[in-house]
Amino acid sequence: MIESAGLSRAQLRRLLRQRRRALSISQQRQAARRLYRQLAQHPLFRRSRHIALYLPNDGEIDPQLLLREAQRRGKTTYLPVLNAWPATRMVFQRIRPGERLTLNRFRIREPRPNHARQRKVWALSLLLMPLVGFDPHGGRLGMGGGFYDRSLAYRARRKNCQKPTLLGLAHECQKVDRLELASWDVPLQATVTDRAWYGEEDRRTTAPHSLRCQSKR
Ligand SMILES: Nc1nc2c(c(=O)[nH]1)N(C=O)[C@@H](CNc1ccc(C(=O)N[C@@H](CCC(=O)O)C(=O)O)cc1)CN2
Ligand SMILES: Nc1ncnc2c1ncn2[C@@H]1O[C@H](COP(=O)(O)OP(=O)(O)OP(=O)(O)O)[C@@H](O)[C@H]1O
Repeated sequence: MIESAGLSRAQLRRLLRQRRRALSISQQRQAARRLYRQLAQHPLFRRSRHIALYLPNDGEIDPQLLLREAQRRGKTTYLPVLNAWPATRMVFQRIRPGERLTLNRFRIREPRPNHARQRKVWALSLLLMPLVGFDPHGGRLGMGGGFYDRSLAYRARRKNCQKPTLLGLAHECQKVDRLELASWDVPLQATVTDRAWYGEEDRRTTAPHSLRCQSKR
């Protein structure tokens, strides 16, 4: 585990990104299979109808086995898409098996923007988020663009809104002892790695999903 004391967020990000990029193809494959086993039969995954994932980039743990399994089970699946304007916005768009993808400005594959296929983030059931780093208490470090933070900012205004369930995905080697929460950081319900669960997933599996978020814009 990395000790964060004395390191800036930028330094931590660099170190953690190097670590995940250093994993070999076979280590990545094994991590992806283990992640799949951690989640595929979990009630949070089984009960969710609208699931957003990501396509792996920069050594991120690969959730594509879960993507295909969700599609096989008839769930609706979504990927993040970066808006051309305003350029700081990220939206979630439905993705179907075999759909053609393009490269966004960071050279990450994403569906061609199509407004009719986009869904408000609070109408998703489960959001699986790519992490650069995490701590065992719900803290996370992303790529630094603030895309996830901004798309989740509604949570601070609507405390009752529990949708979607936020799960971070990472390699075990991305664990940090402690990450300071910035004022805009939205804590994760749990982080799942190839080795373990970190967080409070059990509490949320028994609580009914709040529907309050669906009625308002
Ligand atoms: N797989 C995946 N998809 C995702 C994200 C992600 O983290 N992972 N995002 C989550 O936010 C969004 C993209 N956010 C990103 C933010 C910064 C950089 C990045 O690499 N920055 C470069 C500088 C690149 C440049 O300016 O040309 C760098 O830090 O070196 C990439 C993606 C949307 N899609
Ligand atoms: N709700 C918000 N409204 C406006 N700007 C925000 C908001 N949340 C984050 N930001 C901006 O985004 C930038 C990146 O934030 P941070 O370093 O926490 O990124 P991150 O959490 O690693 O990235 P991401 O959210 O994309 O995974 C910050 O400089 C911050 O100013």
